[in-house]
Amino acid sequence: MAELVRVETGGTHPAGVATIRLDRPPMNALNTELQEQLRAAADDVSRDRAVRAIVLYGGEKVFAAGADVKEFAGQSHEDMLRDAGRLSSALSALAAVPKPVIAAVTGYALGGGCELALTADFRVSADNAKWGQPEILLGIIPGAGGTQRLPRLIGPAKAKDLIYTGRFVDADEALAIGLVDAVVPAAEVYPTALAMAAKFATGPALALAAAKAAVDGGLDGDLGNGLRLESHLFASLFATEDRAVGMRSFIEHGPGKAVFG
Ligand SMILES: CCCCCCCCCCCCC[C@H](O)CC(=O)SCCNC(=O)CCNC(=O)[C@H](O)C(C)(C)COP(=O)(O)OP(=O)(O)OC[C@H]1O[C@@H](n2cnc3c(N)ncnc32)[C@H](O)[C@@H]1OP(=O)(O)O
Repeated sequence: MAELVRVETGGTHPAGVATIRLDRPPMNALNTELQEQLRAAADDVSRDRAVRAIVLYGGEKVFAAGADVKEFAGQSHEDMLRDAGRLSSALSALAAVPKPVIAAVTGYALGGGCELALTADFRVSADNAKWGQPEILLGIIPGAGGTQRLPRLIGPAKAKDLIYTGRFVDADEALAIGLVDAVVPAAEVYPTALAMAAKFATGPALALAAAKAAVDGGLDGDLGNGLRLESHLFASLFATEDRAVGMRSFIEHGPGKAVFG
């Protein structure tokens, strides 16, 4: 079986940082095998306590040009009735990784590729990258969370613009509409994402996991439910060693000096 997805740690990686690297030239088209390997990689980095932050990366040329249209073209309505939920739940597994995830995007993030990047907490884009949800040009709609995560990130009007038209947006527009968080020269995308991940990797792991759960979990409910979720998670952290370390450090050394295990 070809290795289409690799989890990379150690070597030149900053401590506590893992890279989930897609490797299916020429466009990292997301076929079924890659999707399953990506799900396995998400499980691996979730379980590995040595991994504190993750970079999602497709390589120097492209992030992902979407689902494998050549594989898709051969699938029937019945196939998709069976598989559509699998695709969406697979990406939700990635979105639920209880650690900071940064998508490092070069070349293209289109269709399922954009949806994959939307599962991350942050997106670093190459200045020459193109983003979009061109499914409408194929007579379909985004089917791996794009109609749900995109409006939550950039608002319904801009999300409808991208989904209704299928147009590509360049990095500058993606930054302006809030789709991406940083735009850098292509050669700096991966180092920038690694540096962001390295900072998170030194933070309090349980508090970072709680922060992600509170923000993401609160998005789906009303304010009351979100506040109750926040209160529960806030209180739970008072039982952690990180909380003791953080507050003791503040008292003894002042703000921002804590070193978390
Ligand atoms: C935790 C577990 C996670 C599990 C992962 C699950 C992920 C979800 C995956 C399924 C998602 C389904 C729902 C999704 O919303 C549906 C889609 O994504 S539909 C596809 C959307 N994408 C597109 O429409 C883009 C299509 N491609 C292009 O527009 C262009 O190729 C390009 C990207 C703009 C590049 O153009 P060029 O530079 O001119 O290059 P070429 O066009 O010549 O392409 C080179 C080569 O690559 C092949 N290719 C490109 N894109 C795809 C693709 N999406 N699928 C298959 N193959 C693709 C192209 O055919 C060429 O091949 P060659 O001719 O050289 O053999």
